[in-house]
Amino acid sequence: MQFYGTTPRHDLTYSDVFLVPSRSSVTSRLDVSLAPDDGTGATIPIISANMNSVTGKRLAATLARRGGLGVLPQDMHLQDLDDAIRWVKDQPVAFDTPYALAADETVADALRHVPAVEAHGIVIHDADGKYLGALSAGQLGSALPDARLGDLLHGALTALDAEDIPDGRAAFEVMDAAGLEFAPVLEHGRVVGTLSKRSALRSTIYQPALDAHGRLRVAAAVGINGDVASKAKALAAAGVDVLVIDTAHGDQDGMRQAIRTVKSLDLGLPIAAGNVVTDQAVRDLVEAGADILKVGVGPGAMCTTRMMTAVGRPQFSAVLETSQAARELGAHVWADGGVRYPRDVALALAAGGASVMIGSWFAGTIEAPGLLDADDSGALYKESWGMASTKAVKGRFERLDAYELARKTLFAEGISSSRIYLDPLRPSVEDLLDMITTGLRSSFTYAGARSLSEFHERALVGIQSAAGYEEGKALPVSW
Ligand SMILES: NC(=O)C1=CN([C@@H]2O[C@H](COP(=O)(O)OP(=O)(O)OC[C@H]3O[C@@H](n4cnc5c(N)ncnc54)[C@H](OP(=O)(O)O)[C@@H]3O)[C@@H](O)[C@H]2O)C=CC1
Ligand SMILES: Nc1nc2c(ncn2[C@@H]2O[C@H](COP(=O)(O)O)[C@@H](O)[C@H]2O)c(=O)[nH]1
Ligand SMILES: [K+]
Repeated sequence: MQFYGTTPRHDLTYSDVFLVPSRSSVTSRLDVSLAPDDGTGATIPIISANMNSVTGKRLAATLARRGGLGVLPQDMHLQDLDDAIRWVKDQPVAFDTPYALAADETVADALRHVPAVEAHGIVIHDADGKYLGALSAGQLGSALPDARLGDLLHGALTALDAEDIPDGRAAFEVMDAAGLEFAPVLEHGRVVGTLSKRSALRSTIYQPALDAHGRLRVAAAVGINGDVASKAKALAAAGVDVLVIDTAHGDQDGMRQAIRTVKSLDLGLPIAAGNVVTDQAVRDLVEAGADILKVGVGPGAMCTTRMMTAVGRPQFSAVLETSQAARELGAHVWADGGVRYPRDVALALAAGGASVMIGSWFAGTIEAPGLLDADDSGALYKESWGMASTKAVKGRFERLDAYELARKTLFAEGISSSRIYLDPLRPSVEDLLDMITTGLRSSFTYAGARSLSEFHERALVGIQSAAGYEEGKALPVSW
């Protein structure tokens, strides 16, 4: 990356900078590879944050199916983490994971999982788990909220046979011809997934992130306290693909020790560690054994660290400096936090990031953990909270005695409760991925880059005024 015009004397964040178009020989946005080179096996540079309100098993599986990577949070109990990793490994690669509900559940129950929008739906089973039928989310939207799902089965959808849809294009064409937006996929009468026309199309564009056994990849986080070695070994035994060692202040002795401990286990898994924002911290953590540095202190949407402590660093400069240091050492950077628009992802990659970690933006999606709620106007949202908030600290240390717990909660550096609204046009994390990756493909071609390494090399970054940033926004109404 090079600065256009002058090299700045102060730190910059994403809104301070823009990408300058360069001469390009890339003739199509589909000729671009977005694959990161950080050894994680991801095929798009998008990672979901290890936050309880962001990455659960369903979001992790959905992301991996499209080539990204979900990091399950360290606050989950070990048994739940083990279950979640094994569950992700069990999910279909070519089809979507069904929302399965029992026949005696109601329409209102189903609508807490899946909103009444096109391209989504549920499958219904009896008490023994036998498949009874499927309904589109649109059908749910027009039924009475207290109707039992089993009573709506007379209008159940046509199912697809897995044998009839050898690939995404065939599936799209079969569904298009049958006028289906959503359908269950059966194999010998058993549900093996669901499909929408949109997901059939996606499967022809994205490459899933798969392990050596052809199963979806997933990462998980550990903190720096407690028995780090046992936890890391247990996660590896469950089949985790990447280990993330995470604490607020990654540039501390406790972190270096935790990395050495995990490294010495020789689990054969990439180790990501953070969070840090300086080249010195990168050197120290790589020396301890980290392969990937998680970079960002204070940019997160749920994060109050900068206002509480004044500590942090504007994120664009943090990613730029740490990526340069990491590259010299053969390590990589994940740019973590502060991403609100596709442009921020492009700029994080231009600064040298191998991948970009997104938290709160993904919290407002169908696939994020937790059920959907509606506000007084009917707008749908999910609750989100920071991992250093009083709420998260209370959950993390629930087993401590009351005095120790009270001491820990004194140090909150995050928001305990916020509503993240679903974008009515993009309610699924996959809709957000489409938006981000199409933006990225276009950014790459504006820079004349066919790959992430070419983008790192060729990106030309200018510095803009607040008015320059404002000018870039679209105008929703006339002036
Ligand atoms: N990226 C960011 O800007 C930030 C992210 N977070 C996220 O919140 C989650 C919780 O992290 P964390 O609070 O580190 O909890 P952890 O449970 O991981 O423990 C932190 C450990 O580090 C010690 N420590 C020393 N200095 C600090 C410091 N300045 N801040 C926090 N701990 C310190 C703590 O000791 P003691 O309690 O005795 O001080 C404790 O032993 C993580 O997911 C983290 O990524 C949190 C803040 C900032
Ligand atoms: N200081 C805090 N940082 C937090 C907290 N919870 C999460 N985080 C960090 O934010 C990113 C995600 O950023 P986002 O802008 O995409 O939401 C996450 O990965 C953490 O590094 C918190 O309570 N305090
Ligand atoms: K912030």
